[in-house]
Amino acid sequence: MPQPIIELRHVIKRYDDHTILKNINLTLEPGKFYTLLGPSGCGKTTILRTIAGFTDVTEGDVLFAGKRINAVPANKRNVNTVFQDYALFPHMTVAENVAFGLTLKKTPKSEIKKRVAQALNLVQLADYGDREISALSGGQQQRIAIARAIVMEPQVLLLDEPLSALDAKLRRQMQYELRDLQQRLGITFLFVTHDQEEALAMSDEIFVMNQGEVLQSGSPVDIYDEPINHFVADFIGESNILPGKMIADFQVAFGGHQFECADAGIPVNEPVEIVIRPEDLTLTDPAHAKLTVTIDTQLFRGDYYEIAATDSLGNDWLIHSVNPAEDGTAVGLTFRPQDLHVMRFGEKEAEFDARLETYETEDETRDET
Ligand SMILES: Nc1ncnc2c1ncn2[C@@H]1O[C@H](COP(=O)(O)OP(=O)(O)OP(=O)(O)O)[C@@H](O)[C@H]1O
Repeated sequence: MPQPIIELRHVIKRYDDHTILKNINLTLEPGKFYTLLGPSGCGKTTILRTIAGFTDVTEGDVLFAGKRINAVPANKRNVNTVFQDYALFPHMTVAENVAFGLTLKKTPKSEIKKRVAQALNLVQLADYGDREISALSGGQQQRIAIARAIVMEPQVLLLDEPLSALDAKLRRQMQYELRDLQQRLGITFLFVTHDQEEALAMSDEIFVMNQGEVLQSGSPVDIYDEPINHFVADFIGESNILPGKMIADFQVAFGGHQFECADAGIPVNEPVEIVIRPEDLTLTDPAHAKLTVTIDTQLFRGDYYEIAATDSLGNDWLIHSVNPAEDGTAVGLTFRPQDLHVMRFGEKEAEFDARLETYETEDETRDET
């Protein structure tokens, strides 16, 4: 692993009696796109502020390229922030806004001019230097805020919900642009959002947070496919989450039946929760499936039907299907063993990772035999 550019080690932040960050450990490598994802108030902005140097930590260490920077003031850190409300200066032109930090640093005028032009070019607003900020659209203001940050050539760019003020279409476009910009600049981005789709689409690695803790970290695919607990499964995409029991390695019971699964290493008879994504369920003739549900209602979502159903034990099911089903009818549900994700109650990330590794190896061994 390359030398991390940012590390938080056992970071705790308290305001009076409230612990806002509870033992945060994060490692950011150079040149990657990271996302802090979690509900409002979980501490995402506070993490950005501790890295930027706007907030002191109560306990723990903040490191930049291996050196402790707890006492280094914000303006001496090689980190820049793009804020949610952009914080542009309305009475200055675009070029003056972008030049602001360099002017403060007393950078020579000719260099300022060159770097502002480069930064505006990178955000595709090369001809906008003389415009008033108020004459720009929301998306353009967003890009200027980014240009103003990257003109300082930071090694780390912190982005606090930068797309939240934009409409859905522009937001999607900016997701592509930001991802592309991060790859072209080759610097580390730490992006904050409470939008799981945005996090999944853009990140190399996601940290899922709740109530001042990082619950799980990993690639978007890992987190989507193997959520560590109920909160993560529910927060990342839509899920069916059902109570069940481990019968043996690779055998789990739920909904009144036993099913083959891809999980092992959990003690027999241990109560577990099973996650099945709505898109992994297939509707079939009830005669050909162990599990039968009754269709309650459905919504057409453009490229699929979202179907709500109930099983004989009263569990609710959500199914995504390209074909509609008739309300009130009984249908069978099928799925593949690898589409069942078994979660233990209260499992910690390290135990979860160790278990995944074990059964992935066992899976390979099984495949070979
Ligand atoms: N200066 C402060 N004094 C006291 N409490 C604070 C202070 N700053 C933040 N908090 C509290 O810390 C918690 C975390 O806030 P933070 O802004 O980090 O959350 P967030 O995940 O970024 O939320 P959002 O998505 O709403 O911005 C909140 O409960 C907030 O009220």
